[in-house]
Amino acid sequence: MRFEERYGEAVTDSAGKDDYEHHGGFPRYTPAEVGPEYGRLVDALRTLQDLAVSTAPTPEVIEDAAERVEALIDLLKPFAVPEGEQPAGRVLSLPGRGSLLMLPWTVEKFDAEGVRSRGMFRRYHLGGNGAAHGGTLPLLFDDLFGMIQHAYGRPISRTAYLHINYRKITPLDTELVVEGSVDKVEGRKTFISAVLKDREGTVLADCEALMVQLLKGQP
Ligand SMILES: CCCCCCCC/C=C\CCCCCCCC(=O)SCCNC(=O)CCNC(=O)[C@H](O)C(C)(C)COP(=O)(O)OP(=O)(O)OC[C@H]1O[C@@H](n2cnc3c(N)ncnc32)[C@H](O)[C@@H]1OP(=O)(O)O
Repeated sequence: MRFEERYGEAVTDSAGKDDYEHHGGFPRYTPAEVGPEYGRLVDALRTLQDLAVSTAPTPEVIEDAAERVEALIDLLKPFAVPEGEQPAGRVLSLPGRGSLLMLPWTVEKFDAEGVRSRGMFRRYHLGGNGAAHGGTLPLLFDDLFGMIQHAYGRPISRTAYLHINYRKITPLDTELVVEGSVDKVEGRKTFISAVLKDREGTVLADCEALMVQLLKGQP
């Protein structure tokens, strides 16, 4: 089943019928319906992020850019909404579900057997000497693990620990694939692992984590 069908169905169907209290104090997340202009905006903002960390403009251009960004802030500010109501993070068809925080990766497999996602680290994610920043890999894995436990049918859980082995340098601007699955479930505990590889199948990093099901009312 396609990610959007499975994911959307899982989230919306259970959201209506479930006693959501046993998902802790989490808001109810539903997929967002947006037009193509939303993907266009997120894509442009990602490119802006890349440029913000990779350009050295003249003072005049910096001033001009600051004014334009401030104008954009003024434009968007009146539309602030509470958590769960913004499209960001809830547009299943967009890279990173349309959230600028998430890596711009696209899910291509999403079921109880596991989740696989494909994408690139970009200039925005640079650590040093052409490699992805080490802190961006836990973000990739942690978000993947949230999806894995959800696809497996586990209730809302939080990461108790996440262990990464950095095996090789993770390059920028290179298509990579990450895939993981649930290893075992013990009561509230879900143990999950995943591997990040390049197109040749070389392992760049592997990761295992414990996610603990939230108790009633737990944040
Ligand atoms: C349509 C739109 C789509 C929407 C999007 C959907 C996405 C996918 C689906 C869903 C979305 C939501 C998904 C969220 C995912 C977020 C993931 C994160 O990054 S969360 C942030 C980082 N993590 C924290 O901030 C946790 C902070 N820590 C805690 O809150 C607690 O420590 C917690 C809940 C993890 C455990 O605390 P306790 O008091 O409830 O439970 P205790 O008794 O300590 O532990 C339970 C068992 O786990 C073991 N345990 C706990 N921590 C451990 C550790 N660090 N190492 C080993 N064992 C540990 C314990 O030993 C115990 O095991 P024994 O039952 O005795 O066998």
